Amino acid sequence: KIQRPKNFPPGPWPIPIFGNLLQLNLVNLLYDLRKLSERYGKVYSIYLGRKPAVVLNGLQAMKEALVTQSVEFAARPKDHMKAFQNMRMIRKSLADQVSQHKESRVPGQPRDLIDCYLGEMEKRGDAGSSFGEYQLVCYLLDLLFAGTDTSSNTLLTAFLYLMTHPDVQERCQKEIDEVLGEKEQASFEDRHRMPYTQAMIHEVQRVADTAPLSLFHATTKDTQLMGYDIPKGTIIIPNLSSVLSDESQWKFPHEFNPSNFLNDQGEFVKPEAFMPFSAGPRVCPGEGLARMELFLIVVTLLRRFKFIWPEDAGVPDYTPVFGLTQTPKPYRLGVRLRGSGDLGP
Ligand code: HEM
Repeated sequence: KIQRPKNFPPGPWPIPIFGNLLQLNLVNLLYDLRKLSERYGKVYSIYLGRKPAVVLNGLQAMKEALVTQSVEFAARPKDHMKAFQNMRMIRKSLADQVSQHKESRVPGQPRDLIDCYLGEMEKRGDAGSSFGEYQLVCYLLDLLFAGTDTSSNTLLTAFLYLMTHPDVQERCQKEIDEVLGEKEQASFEDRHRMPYTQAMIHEVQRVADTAPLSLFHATTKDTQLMGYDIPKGTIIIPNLSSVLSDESQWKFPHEFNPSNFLNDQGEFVKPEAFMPFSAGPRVCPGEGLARMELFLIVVTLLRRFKFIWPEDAGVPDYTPVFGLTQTPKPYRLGVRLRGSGDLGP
């Protein structure tokens, strides 16, 4: 029988061996987690098999744990480590890629990131350089796992909403045309003069809810949260999804509306509850890169193309497919070059 620690956050009663796993629908986990929060409060517990986990919901609990008590809540669960061990196999295949690139590359004519890095490595030589093959494989691993799915799923969400909200799309295009004028390419700095487009991209990230349960954390020592005792090593599940749609924090929590990020003067503002990258010292280290990618890709494409929901595509389904990262259901995308018949230049 599973013994709940004293003064541990409340939660559904666990059964031997399985804990609460059989009571949770893993296909629609966010719904079940929301229902449990309505019943047990913003901080509650579930058992993943025999392992106790504490689920954090809403802005207040999230801030208190991940920011105010960041040191106590900064570890990663041990099984998270197991996943890293499995990476060895993938690491080997990436190392093979690097070897193949070394054999086939033509200096001065890089085909991709690996070629560029190898070129730079050669240029710098060995003495005191932080460039190295092992380092390159580490970068590739990080980019592959953490940076690809997250950014591409967010972009898929962006175009789904832009196609089905032509008014929002046109307003962004108007702003982009005005700000960029004859300039050849957009730069990340241009965002400061594009409050509406900035608001749209942030709103996309809010509704995309790309990493709904963040990465699990674990407590580094016995600690307390909102009146409960939480022992060292407890798994912490930050339900970021609950913050991104927290009804007490957003003007329009359940609709796609860039006004969530605009004040009365039409200026861009970022509410505290915007935390798709999590918060505190363990916040996503790729946030800067991801924000740059999202801005440059969306602005560059919107400047040149109009995105159209195909007439025969029926009613759009915005419900994402749940997973470690969420993604929209597959959809068809109509694209037309912007020009004489359409808006803008
Ligand atoms: C829209 C895009 C992205 C979203 C929504 C996102 C979200 C997240 C979240 C929620 C976490 C967990 C933070 C925590 O534990 O509290 C995380 C971790 C991480 N992200 Fe991202 N991320 C994105 C893009 C990227 C990119 C582009 C990279 C790198 C190229 C990246 C690299 C990482 C890494 C390496 C970690 C783990 C860090 C650690 O273990 O402490 N992410 N990300």
